[in-house]
Amino acid sequence: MLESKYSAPDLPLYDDASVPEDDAAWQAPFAVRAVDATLQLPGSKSLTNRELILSAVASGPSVLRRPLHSRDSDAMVQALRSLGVDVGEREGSSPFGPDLVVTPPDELLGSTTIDCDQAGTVMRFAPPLAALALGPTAFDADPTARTRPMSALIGALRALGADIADDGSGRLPFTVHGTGALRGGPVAIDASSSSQFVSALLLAGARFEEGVRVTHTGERLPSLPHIEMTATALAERGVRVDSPEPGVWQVAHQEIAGRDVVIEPDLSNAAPFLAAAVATGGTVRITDWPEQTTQVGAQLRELLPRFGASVALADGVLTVTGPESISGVELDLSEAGELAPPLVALAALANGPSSFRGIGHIRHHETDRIAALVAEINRLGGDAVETQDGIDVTPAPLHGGEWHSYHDHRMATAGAIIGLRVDGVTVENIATTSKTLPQFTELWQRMLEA
Ligand SMILES: O=C(O)C1=C[C@@H](OP(=O)(O)O)[C@@H](O)[C@H](O)C1
Ligand SMILES: C=C(OP(=O)(O)O)C(=O)O
Repeated sequence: MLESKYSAPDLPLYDDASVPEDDAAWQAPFAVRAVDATLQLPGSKSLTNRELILSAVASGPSVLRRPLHSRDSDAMVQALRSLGVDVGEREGSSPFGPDLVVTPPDELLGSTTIDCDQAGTVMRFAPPLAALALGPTAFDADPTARTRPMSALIGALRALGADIADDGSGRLPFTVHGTGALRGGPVAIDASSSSQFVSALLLAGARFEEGVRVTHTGERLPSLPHIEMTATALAERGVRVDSPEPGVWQVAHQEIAGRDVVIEPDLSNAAPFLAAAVATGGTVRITDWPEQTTQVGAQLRELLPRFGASVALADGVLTVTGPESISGVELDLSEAGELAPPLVALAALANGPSSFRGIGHIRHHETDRIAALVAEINRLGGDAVETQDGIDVTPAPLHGGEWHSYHDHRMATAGAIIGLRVDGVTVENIATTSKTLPQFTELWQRMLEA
């Protein structure tokens, strides 16, 4: 085990040096037997970054216990610090890194730059805060993330009174010229390419002078559970989000309370490990699985049985046991697009055809995940085809080869799942998993050696 900047013995912690260099292909371990492992996982990306944003605009200090420490959460911490928010660390009970203590400033300050890295939650959730800050904030991102859609949010913030200078491309980079306050009020937004636009406006909306009333105008709205997560996170800080009709949400101008919150483990990052149980006919148990949660990963309890797995939750441990042979599935993942890569990987190992629908928006994730999954499955001899809003997979014998990750953490872990059953799979740039799960390779190895 390598020393980490968050030094704690025996457990894998976040350290850029703990994963292979970008150009070193990673030999995906082939499972010589069924896995049988119990794993603890780091905190949820979506919950950590929401609680960080809310803590930054709260009326008092907050404590985040057992938060995620990864590139996505580091980018959020850095973004908040550059706006004048005090984010300190203190020893907590997570083996994956310290707790965070967040003290909001009297006034958010701009005259700074924010590097969103690859984090959708930073590039969408931080600009409304920059509009509330005094002075200009220049936003940019990793080159791989500059293509992600931003125009709907830029347009909505302008309609709410923000002054934003951009090149008209509807992408990063751009500069938010904050004046220390934002008018707010009613706004229409097409969030069909990302639910994060709606969450972004709601998270900061209570701090707008007139609050905010968001009306979604697009035909479809993906990832609805993530908007519900936003509403619940606000409710837990005393802010009510009303939804008078589907596609409309409003938040009145009011204070947001500071909070002491325990961050749940990342259930979407549990997916590859649980998929390993399904792929190998083994058993994987994830500890600290919440009974009640707003995380979309909770849907794995209903989704994995569709592949033939059995799933049980008892005493805070989720246990998944795989079938002898994986069934093909027909799934609409419009609510849970984040889970598509591991589930499509399982479909490539199934005994019957599969069809995934409702996931056109995942073309705008870290990469075009529909194109990427189809290309990589077919590269290994599989039979996957793109549809307008999904993927069809027909069983075909797979062979070894290089699985490309497209700078996408979930593409990398999807390659690892296939490598369990297909000898000779290497995954390019496994280090990209540090976006949300820097300990991926260590935990994967630990699962196989248990
Ligand atoms: O709000 C969030 O934390 C997220 C919302 C979803 O985004 P999209 O609505 O763009 O799919 C999800 O896929 C992403 O991983 C996290
Ligand atoms: C889409 C994802 O990330 P982001 O928060 O960057 O949108 C994801 O983690 O699957």
